[in-house]
Amino acid sequence: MNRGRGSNRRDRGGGGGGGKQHYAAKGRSAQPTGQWVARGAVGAGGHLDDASSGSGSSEIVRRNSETASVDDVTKKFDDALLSSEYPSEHSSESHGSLNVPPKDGNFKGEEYQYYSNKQKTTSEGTSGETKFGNFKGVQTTPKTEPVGPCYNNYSNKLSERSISTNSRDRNLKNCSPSHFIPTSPHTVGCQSSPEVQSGKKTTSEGTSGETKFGNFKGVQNLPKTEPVGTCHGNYFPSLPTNSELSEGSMSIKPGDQNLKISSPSHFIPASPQTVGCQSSPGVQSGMKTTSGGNSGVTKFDSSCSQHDGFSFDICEERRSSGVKLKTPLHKINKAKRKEELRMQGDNIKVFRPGMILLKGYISLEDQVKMVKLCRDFGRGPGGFYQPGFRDGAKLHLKMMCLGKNWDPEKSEYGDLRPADQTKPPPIPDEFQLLVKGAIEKCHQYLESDNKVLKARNILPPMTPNICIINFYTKTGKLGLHKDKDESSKSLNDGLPVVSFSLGDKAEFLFGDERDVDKADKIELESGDVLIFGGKSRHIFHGVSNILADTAPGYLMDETLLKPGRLNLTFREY
Ligand SMILES: O=C(O)CCC(=O)C(=O)O
Ligand SMILES: [Fe+2]
Repeated sequence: MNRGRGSNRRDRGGGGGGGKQHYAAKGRSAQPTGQWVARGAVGAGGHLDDASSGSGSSEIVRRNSETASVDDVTKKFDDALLSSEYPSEHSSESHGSLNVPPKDGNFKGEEYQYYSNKQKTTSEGTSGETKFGNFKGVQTTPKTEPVGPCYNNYSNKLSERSISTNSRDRNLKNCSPSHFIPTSPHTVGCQSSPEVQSGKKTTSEGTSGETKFGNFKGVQNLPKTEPVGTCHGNYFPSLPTNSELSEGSMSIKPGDQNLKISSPSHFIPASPQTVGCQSSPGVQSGMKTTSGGNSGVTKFDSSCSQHDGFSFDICEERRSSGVKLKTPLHKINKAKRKEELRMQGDNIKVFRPGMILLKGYISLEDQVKMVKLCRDFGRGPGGFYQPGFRDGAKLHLKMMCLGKNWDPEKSEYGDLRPADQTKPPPIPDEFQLLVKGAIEKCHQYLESDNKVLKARNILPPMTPNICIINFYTKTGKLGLHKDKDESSKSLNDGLPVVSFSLGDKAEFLFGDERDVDKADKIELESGDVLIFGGKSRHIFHGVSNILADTAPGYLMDETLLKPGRLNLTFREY
């Protein structure tokens, strides 16, 4: 398979990345970059309780802890750039929902026009005059090849996104002490992408459209599933428990095979067709695909959870009382008010050409459904585990994939997860619809008032056949990296990565270099959708910090999501 590059490894982690110290404010004087453009006050993403109601993402944080309020940035934006180009309001009619009706994405013409909202020129950028109105902005083109001293200094087969502390790395300039681990020198081609259902189906079951909160857009009931069979406890009691594997708590020395939980010998291989709890051989349990057929929604016997290091449960089993409490009315009302506010506010921010944030795009009800779906997936075959690199170093998160498996050891995609031979569940139609809706929302926004003529040239459309789901605890993080293990065509075409955030807020870094000091920082909160495609497809990005206890209370109440953040990134191979 033509990979288009010598190495198609996924460039995660990264120099200056995952180590906590690298995310701390460096105390340098604030740089007058001013390169962001934010639009309007941002409504809170539906936070219900006091703990989460603080900022409501009302500020944008720049590197070096320089903080600019949205209002400041917006003012700059409005005054200097876009006062006439942007509409005064952005309706929320295409607000994301699990039952977003698919539109046909009919894009006309091929003319390539773009606008720039970025005022900074980088040395490596390709400057381009904007074609619209008063724009003085210069568009930059991030490098698409691996850059950064770490990459060059250490190895051309480096893999990042690791938490291990390897003394050998300490000398690396600009590197986190721990972020580079040699990976396999060989590349194995990915198999062809599975067919992706286009996502037009809605479930026939349930009472779709009903919401608890007046203004919520339609909410689709999830396909009903039924638990089947039983599961018998922990089959591998000698393996580390999930809590022992929790991020940051585990020190694994390179080459220490005994500590590698991903050793194939620890796991019962499951055939791709196998359904059921893998922890107990011979016991098929927990799953039955929905009668709807395509969504891939499965339900598991709860006793199957957390049995073998490959099905980490992102939710609590139940409250200690064993009784699920109903969300109190005042919380529901607060959620409703916040939702209304959010829907009224401007909720789209363009950071760069092709990099767009849809604030609070996913309704709370849909967030609840997504978490529940992810939980169910996560406890079955191909479920959540703590990924690691070849030498045993672990990432600071739990991960699972949908559609195709991403293998951090080889930095490549495949149809099965090598460690346990499980096949990732398919991407549910509901997720496909949300992704499609989000991209279309961006296109509508970009084309509204003729800001751009052909939005698809700024942000190419994409039909995901891969989703990587990360679960970060409050100590979770992800070093600066590029997503570059998708096909060379996908990468060259700039097919976007569409990233959904659920649960606690995260500090998200991005920039043109693998250097946290030069990276910009934004907060992503529950319900936000961040898209980076086109010229922004190859940005370095990472998660520096999870902001504990900032998830919407309603979401936590309804799902019993463990403290932390769930992130889903959709891509087309
Ligand atoms: O968690 C996030 O926001 C980013 C995740 C990411 O970059 C990835 O999975 O490649
Ligand atoms: Fe990424």
